[in-house]
Amino acid sequence: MAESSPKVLYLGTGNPHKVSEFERLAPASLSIHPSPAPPVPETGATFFSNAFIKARNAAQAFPGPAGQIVFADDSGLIVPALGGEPGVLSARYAGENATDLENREKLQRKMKGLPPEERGAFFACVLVAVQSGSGRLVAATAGYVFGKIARGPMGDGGFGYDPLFIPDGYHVSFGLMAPEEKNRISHRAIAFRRLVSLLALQEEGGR
Ligand SMILES: O=c1nc[nH]c2c1ncn2[C@H]1C[C@H](O)[C@@H](COP(=O)(O)OP(=O)(O)OP(=O)(O)O)O1
Ligand SMILES: [Mg+2]
Repeated sequence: MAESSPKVLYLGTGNPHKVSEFERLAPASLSIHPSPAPPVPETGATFFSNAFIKARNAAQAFPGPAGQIVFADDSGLIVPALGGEPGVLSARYAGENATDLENREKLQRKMKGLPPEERGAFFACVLVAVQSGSGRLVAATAGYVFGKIARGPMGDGGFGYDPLFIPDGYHVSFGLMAPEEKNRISHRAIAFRRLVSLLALQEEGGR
């Protein structure tokens, strides 16, 4: 059997933190190439829809040969006690161009005084992979991590809501964890491992 050449996955995102998480998650045989694409309005009602929009957008802007795999991530935090907020609007919770800090402060305001049993939350990550050029759907996966919202920020590592999220089984937030520790259990890590195995399976099965 011929040696397989290193595989490349192109990633359409404007978030450098996501890029570095995927780079650390990727097995040695796989390299992640951030694919510069102009930002696209995330108008979908679901994580899947927005991930598909972003992946297709990056696929259209793709400069290389057709038939490469381009993927995108749409993710967010869900708080059941807030009716699912901030949900798909996580990045825009405090307004269209809100910073991570403004979004975290809004979440803290909304959760002020809530008892422990109402502080449960989970992160969701949906990854959609498409073909470059055509934008045809190739694969989609999801990952979740369950935990709770801290009463105040803990640490300043990571991005987004990391300083406020304490995963189940831990006493520290994602904001206090080393990147490889977060990568062992995160929603993004789970979704990405599933994507990698799904793509590998598809390769063996056909073509
Ligand atoms: O691991 C995470 N740790 C902390 N916060 C997180 C995480 N994963 C998603 N989040 C939050 C950040 C942002 O408020 C929203 C993602 O929004 P989302 O549109 O998917 O990403 P983004 O705008 O930063 O980059 P892009 O759309 O270009 O991929 O959820
Ligand atoms: Mg976004």
